[in-house]
Amino acid sequence: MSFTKELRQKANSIWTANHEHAFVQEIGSGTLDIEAFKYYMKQDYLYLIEYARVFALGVVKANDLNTMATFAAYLQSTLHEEMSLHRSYAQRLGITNEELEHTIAAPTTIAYSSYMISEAQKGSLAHLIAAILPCAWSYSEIGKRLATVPGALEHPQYGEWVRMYQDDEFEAIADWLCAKLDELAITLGEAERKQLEDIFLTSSRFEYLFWDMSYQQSHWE
Ligand SMILES: Cc1ncc(C[n+]2csc(CCO)c2C)c(N)n1
Repeated sequence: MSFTKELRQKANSIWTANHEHAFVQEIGSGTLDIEAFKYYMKQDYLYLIEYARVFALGVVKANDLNTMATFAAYLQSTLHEEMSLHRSYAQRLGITNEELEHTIAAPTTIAYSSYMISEAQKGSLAHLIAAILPCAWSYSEIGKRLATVPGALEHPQYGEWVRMYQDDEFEAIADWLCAKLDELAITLGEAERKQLEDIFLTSSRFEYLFWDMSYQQSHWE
């Protein structure tokens, strides 16, 4: 079994909890409270700004030109495609660009994005990928599953979100990150593989906390 398939298996109970989380389920059924969705969009926008920085660090840590170019392309697509969905949603939901960029980050948003950046800075390219892989991979899985829920793709409020994450383009990003991590893991010993597993599990848990924070619309006070 490939290293990333092993990681997926070890994280299975966390990923199942993510699939079953009320926020995800209610995007699928179209019943999610719009205020929770607005909160999520604003926090996610802040998260994506930091995620984009990790792709930039991927350019710095890459060992060959192809890898550099791929991270650069993903940096570009995060800033201009994924984040433009957030901007267009926000506009429709009555959130201004100003408000999007000046939202106060909630504790989980800060913790998760700081964690990714810290692992990416401290570690090798493999550590960096282990930290961001659950984000790309779990959203692709969630998008594909929600796309099979009757009516989810056409829902006037949440359909655009489901259509975006079920797109093969996101699956391709997750697949590329998996292939890269599998390639890097071949030369690593047990201790380093265990570090990568811990990072992958931690980011998977942060994904859960992000859904939960959004469902509860958590604030500092
Ligand atoms: C909390 C949180 N986790 C994951 C994603 C999804 N995501 C983030 S970057 C990326 C790949 C390149 O755009 C994907 C799929 C999100 N939006 N918010």
